[in-house]
Amino acid sequence: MTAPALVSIEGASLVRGGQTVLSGVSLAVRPGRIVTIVGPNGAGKSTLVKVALGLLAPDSGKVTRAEGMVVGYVPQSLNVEPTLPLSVRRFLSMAAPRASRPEQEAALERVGAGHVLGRQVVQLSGGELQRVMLARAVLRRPRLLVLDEPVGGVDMAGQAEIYDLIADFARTQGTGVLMVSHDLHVVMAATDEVVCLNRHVCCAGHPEAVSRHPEYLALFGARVANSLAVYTHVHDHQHLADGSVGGTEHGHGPGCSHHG
Ligand SMILES: Nc1ncnc2c1ncn2[C@@H]1O[C@H](COP(=O)(O)OP(=O)(O)OP(=O)(O)O)[C@@H](O)[C@H]1O
Repeated sequence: MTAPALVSIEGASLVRGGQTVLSGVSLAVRPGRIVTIVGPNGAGKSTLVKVALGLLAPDSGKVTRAEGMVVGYVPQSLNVEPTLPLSVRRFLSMAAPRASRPEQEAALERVGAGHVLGRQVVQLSGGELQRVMLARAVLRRPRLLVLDEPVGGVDMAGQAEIYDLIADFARTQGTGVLMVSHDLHVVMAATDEVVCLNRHVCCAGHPEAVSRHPEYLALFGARVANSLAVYTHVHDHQHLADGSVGGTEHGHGPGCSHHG
């Protein structure tokens, strides 16, 4: 039986400044599942995240969240008043007052930012701040983790590390994850479901199926999409010298549309 959704959005539409930002958008995040929203700039990704969080109400459609659910949210950016003294320790305590200092230290260690606990938030680099914001969200022990471009400003090696951490969190804690990302290469591998958004849902489903969908190809270009298909393909068959394929048995995901 499928677990009930932590958050579910059904047919949400939203108009802002005379333009349709979201049109009939639906998605659901279940415990332990990672749903990733991809789409070009201005596609409505951040808006959709805010609708999921209840920060914005859609003009029509329905949003349902599990009752009393703790949510950890990592916004796309954070505006810290430069004159306001705010240490990382205090910043973490504000979101998770019950977390002890060793817990704070452990959370920062896990995201590769163990060295910044005593620093001021305004002194952090972009990548360090992203890591601290992830630690802060995780310290709340959320049932749902919502991440708007969680690796913005993080270096390449750090990006894979952070996605691994997010996936580990979903698998071991049963946390549902809703995230926005432009990092299609990495995300495809660490995602259960992709929602390709361009104000409406162009296509959605298993990453491999989405990467082959005509609307996805039209949005992101065949070159990028093909490299993703290769990246995510479980290549456990052999190409024989005569050009034929041997040992073609391999696992198919639920949305996998090819055969053989
Ligand atoms: N309050 C508002 N008034 C007018 N337009 C708005 C408002 N909020 C959002 N928009 C418009 O809605 C569109 C979607 O914005 P949103 O920030 O959700 O996109 P996004 O997919 O997250 O973009 P990016 O990848 O650039 O972060 C944009 O064109 C934006 O200008």
